[in-house]
Amino acid sequence: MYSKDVKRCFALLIKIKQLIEIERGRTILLKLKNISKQFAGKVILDEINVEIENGEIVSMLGPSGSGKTTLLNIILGLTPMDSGTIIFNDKDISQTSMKERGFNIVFQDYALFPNLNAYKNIIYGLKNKPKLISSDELDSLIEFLELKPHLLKGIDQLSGGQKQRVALARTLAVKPKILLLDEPLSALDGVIKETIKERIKAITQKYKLTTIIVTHDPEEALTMSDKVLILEQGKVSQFGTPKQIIHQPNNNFVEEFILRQLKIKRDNIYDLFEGCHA
Ligand SMILES: Nc1ncnc2c1ncn2[C@@H]1O[C@H](COP(=O)(O)OP(=O)(O)OP(=O)(O)O)[C@@H](O)[C@H]1O
Repeated sequence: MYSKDVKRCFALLIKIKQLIEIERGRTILLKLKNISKQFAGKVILDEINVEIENGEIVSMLGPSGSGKTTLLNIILGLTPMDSGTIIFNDKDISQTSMKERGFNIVFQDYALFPNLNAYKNIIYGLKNKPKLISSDELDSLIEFLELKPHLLKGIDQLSGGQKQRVALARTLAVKPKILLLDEPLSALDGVIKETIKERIKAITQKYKLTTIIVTHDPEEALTMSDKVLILEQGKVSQFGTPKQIIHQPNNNFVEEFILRQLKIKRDNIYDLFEGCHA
């Protein structure tokens, strides 16, 4: 009798917690459960467990070969996993095809069609579903990404930042359920990099779009994201907010790989600054 009451009490508390989270707009959109993957007998991903909330920007961060792109491709539905479950909106999509998942990716090299101009690239995905986005929405997207003056240009007439924005517009035009970005800033530098960073943050807010970004740059991950997933040799080393990662690194790897890189960057800048005054 007593244990039944305790169970009921717990169930009620869980329900209340869920209701509070829904009220705060915090609902889990994507759950990765025990995801594992091997290539040619080598473990690439080992029991990955992560929960991503609706509207969050999550960066996957780790050194080369740690499994970031493989995990992104598994979420996209491009690479099959060996074991594990993917839950999207409370539905098991582990066996759902890439097309039916409705996620969309901007590849590192943007993968734009060189024979089409910027505008034709942007509307490419709408060929078979023109009603997906109204012309007003499309105009507003083009306006928001400041692409109006570039619409008739060929891809080879665009700068790196403009190509990046065309690739983002093409992906956003088909209204993805989740936006996946593979190293979105790696081909950019300086001011353009900062502008695109701000733009990606603004897009996710404007379109309330859950976004997963692959990067190997700690600064990028910590300044762009709500949460950072740190991978080390196919295992989750830490998953938390940038604040948690900076103030409470889980282990030596996080401390050494992430924080040390940031310290070196900072020291380099300070050295340069002091050098200027010498
Ligand atoms: N199709 C494949 N066949 C065999 N091995 C693969 C395949 N794809 C990836 N790998 C291997 O899996 C490991 C993880 O690769 P992955 O691309 O996921 O790492 P990453 O963290 O994204 O690295 P990077 O930052 O260099 O892109 C690497 O050792 C890679 O060689």
